[in-house]
Amino acid sequence: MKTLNPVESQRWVAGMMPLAAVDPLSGADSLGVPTVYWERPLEREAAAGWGEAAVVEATDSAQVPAVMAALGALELRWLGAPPADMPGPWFGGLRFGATGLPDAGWASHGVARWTLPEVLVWRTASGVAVAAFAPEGRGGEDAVRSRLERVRTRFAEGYRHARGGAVELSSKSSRPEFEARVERALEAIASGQLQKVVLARAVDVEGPAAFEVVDVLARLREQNPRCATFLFRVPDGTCFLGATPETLCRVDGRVLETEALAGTASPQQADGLRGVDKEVREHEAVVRYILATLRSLVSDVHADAEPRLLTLKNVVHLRTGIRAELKEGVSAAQVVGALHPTPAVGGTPRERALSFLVEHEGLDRGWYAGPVGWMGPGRAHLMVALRSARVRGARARLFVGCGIVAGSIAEAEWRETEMKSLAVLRALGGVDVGRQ
Ligand SMILES: C=C(O[C@@H]1C=C(C(=O)O)C=C[C@H]1O)C(=O)O
Repeated sequence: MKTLNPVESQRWVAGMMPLAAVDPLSGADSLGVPTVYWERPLEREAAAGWGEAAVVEATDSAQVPAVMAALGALELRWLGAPPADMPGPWFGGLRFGATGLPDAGWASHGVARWTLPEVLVWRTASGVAVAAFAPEGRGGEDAVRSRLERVRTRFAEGYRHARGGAVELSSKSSRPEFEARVERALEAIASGQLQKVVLARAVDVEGPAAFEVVDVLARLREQNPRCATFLFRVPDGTCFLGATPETLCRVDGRVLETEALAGTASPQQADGLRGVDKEVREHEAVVRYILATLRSLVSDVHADAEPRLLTLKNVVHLRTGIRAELKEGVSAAQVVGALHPTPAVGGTPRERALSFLVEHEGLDRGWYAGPVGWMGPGRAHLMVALRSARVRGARARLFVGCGIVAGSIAEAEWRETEMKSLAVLRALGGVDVGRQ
């Protein structure tokens, strides 16, 4: 495990103040592209962080539990009363898992990477607030005050709409290769080795000039109000961003919320979705897994009796909401460790499906389909990083996947991943997506 900007025993001083602003993203005009961004428009939850007061990284997967535990050990001394509704203050995520084909483009995001920003601006119940963080010790309080002041005097007051017109994107992805992988998965299912496996593919996109990340975020949140729009930018400029509909877990004290999100149709076919046997089986595999996995961690659990439809701009999903009470002492980090990866992004049986992916998917998912979000004392929200892309300069690598079960048809699965790619493609600015 690596802690950047380490301080003796991880002690921090923090301060906060209200800000005359309506939109955390509007700070990008004076402070530049945020280091981290998080917004769930329908919940009126939004947060943007700039700078890195501290970063905790895992360089191999064995370190992930220690990293997650380190986040919980953060000691913050507030100058004045602590805010009640601040998300974070740690923002970050984890890789999906092992890969058979490492991609150097993911190196700087690491196996796990969590950032305590120098300044965090978030939407409160009554407006917008800013917090600043600095290491405890000589000059710490002054650093907090001057960071708050710098933000207060420079923060734009309006709403940050997306700017710029459509740009032409070129994109590349191999359909025959993906369909051959689906056939291979169907063979493994027919032989009884697997019941379900979620296969993903990459779409490589290039724009005419470097992508304007703030405009991409502005479009993602405007076009996907039911999703969480997120950004995690590392110092070499590589960004991982997207707008995902799937919560892995939200923890507030002992209250846990999670969901099964699996089974997909186009908006035109939404009405029949609950009657499509293949989609229902795909969905039920996820519900069963979550309930079985939570059993040892919760004292009381309640799942919706029937899946409902979650209607997004380009696709409709089956969703079963699950709420539970955590047993005394169970942390959000333990819940993440137990649940991820669910069969919504891995498969069943879990270990065999994951080995199948390492061997046959031919892709380094990196942070795609991994847990991303925020963690703080007693509270956390982790989403599954779907409908996402790694963006650097004028190039982006999008990731899309779909669940394969007995009865899946390769061509239909290809179309499903095409629909899923639209959320990010549109946000990157492409209306005419020229295929190569
Ligand atoms: C894997 C993805 O989505 C997942 C797979 C789904 C499915 O196969 O029906 C639906 C929602 C997600 O759980 C993706 O968007 O890349």
